[in-house]
Amino acid sequence: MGKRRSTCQPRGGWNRSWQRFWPSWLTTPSCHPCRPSLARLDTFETTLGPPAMNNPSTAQQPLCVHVKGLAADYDILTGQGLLQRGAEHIIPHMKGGHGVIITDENVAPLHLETLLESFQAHAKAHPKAKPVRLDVLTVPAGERSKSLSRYGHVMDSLLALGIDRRTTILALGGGVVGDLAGFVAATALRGLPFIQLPTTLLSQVDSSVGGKTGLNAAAGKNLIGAFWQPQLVLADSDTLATLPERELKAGYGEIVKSGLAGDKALFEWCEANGAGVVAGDPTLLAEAVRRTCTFKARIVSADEHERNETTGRALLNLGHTFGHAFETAQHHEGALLHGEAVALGLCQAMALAVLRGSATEEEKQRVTRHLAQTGLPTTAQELPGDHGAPSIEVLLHHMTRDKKARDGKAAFVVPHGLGASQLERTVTTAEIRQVLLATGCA
Ligand SMILES: NC(=O)c1ccc[n+]([C@@H]2O[C@H](COP(=O)([O-])OP(=O)(O)OC[C@H]3O[C@@H](n4cnc5c(N)ncnc54)[C@H](O)[C@@H]3O)[C@@H](O)[C@H]2O)c1
Ligand SMILES: O=C(O)C(=O)C[C@@H](O)[C@H](O)[C@H](O)COP(=O)(O)O
Ligand SMILES: [Zn+2]
Repeated sequence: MGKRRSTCQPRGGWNRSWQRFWPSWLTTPSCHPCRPSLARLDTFETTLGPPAMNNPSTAQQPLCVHVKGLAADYDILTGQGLLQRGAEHIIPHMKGGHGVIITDENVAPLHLETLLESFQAHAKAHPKAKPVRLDVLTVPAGERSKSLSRYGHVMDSLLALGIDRRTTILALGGGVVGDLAGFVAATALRGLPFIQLPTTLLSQVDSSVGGKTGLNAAAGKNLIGAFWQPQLVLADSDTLATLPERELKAGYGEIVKSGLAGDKALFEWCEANGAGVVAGDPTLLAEAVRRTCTFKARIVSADEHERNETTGRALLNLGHTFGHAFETAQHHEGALLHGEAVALGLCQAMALAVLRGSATEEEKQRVTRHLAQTGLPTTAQELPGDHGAPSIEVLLHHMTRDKKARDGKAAFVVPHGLGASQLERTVTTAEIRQVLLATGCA
């Protein structure tokens, strides 16, 4: 396993660190120095050729999960070395000879070179192939990049590249990059081909799959967005080796969510293996990604656009009416990670279920104990951030703005035991208050 970083802060100045990532094979790139208001842009050229999937020296077969739906019909490939062989997987999905990689300033120095070098290797192996031009737009790391202003900067930079409808957008990064780049892909020229290259545990098990893309608004989390399915998800497990431990744990929160929402065997697997997953065991991480993607692919394939009112895709929102309210109360600044907010939200959803008689106190304690053991917050007092726990009134307000709300009334995915759940619209304000009080809010 590679060296795990304890912080997400980029190391060194941008220009200095970036120069290391201009491999000698690149044709002279036109690099624009980082401008504060624009996404960073770099341009590379390589060649477009046939896939090298059958080359025995490079073909370590990845695991494949398929997503099916109306607009969705694509593979999720998971395994090691996928970025290293990125071009051979990506090129067959590129309609034209132009791709734009959208990434962030933490991920670029760690994993961009590997991806770019795969195009170089591919070009060398197919010297007569049509050239591929790759541009790179780099955004600041963190939740703040899921904003209308950052979207505007990225869109301006993208349009300035002279894109056309065959330009492929490649999201290299976590859920923030994926949601932002996906929304850019959905809206630029009314829709561009899109490929997800997730590099966090959260994005490999959840956000890269299913086509939800979007931005945060002052009024709430992900309130601006579109369903826009990728053509391919390439989840390289090697990238998880550089992920900070806190981010790994946050991603684990979504795995537990998936188990509780609709896959009891996954929840039980988590109880048995969660400690190893959050410790970064590569075999367990790979198994967690495979199991969770299989579950999500099934749910999304059956209800791609979240139309099923009670038992469809909405179940993936378990813990999110609570969690999103906490994130919104912290103004989406990223002090509280999404997966941490979800973990607290799961405890609150279990408390709500006990109150409404659909889960037992023992089941609630089982979930809370497991999340606490894996280092995730289970009460509002444990939440990171300078603002302290938000007030109950503020949280109640944000819950009524959630996308699932109707006529100003919040909706909640309520667990029914462990491994089953249902969207419910009859939860009273008194019940929510009681749950918030019991989990450390005032
Ligand atoms: N679209 C969906 O279905 C969906 C599902 C779940 C969550 N989300 C969204 O995803 C976002 C959270 O995603 P996230 O947890 O991936 O956060 P993120 O994208 O902010 O990534 C977390 C941090 O890790 C860094 N990072 C990424 N990959 C790395 C690597 N391999 N090594 C080292 N550092 C790395 C990033 O720069 C960032 O600082 C939230 O905005 C959430 O709303 C969307
Ligand atoms: O894919 C889905 O559907 C989910 O609900 C997955 C969630 O983990 C994710 O956080 C999603 O963005 C939340 O749903 P939203 O519709 O409120 O954005
Ligand atoms: Zn989520």
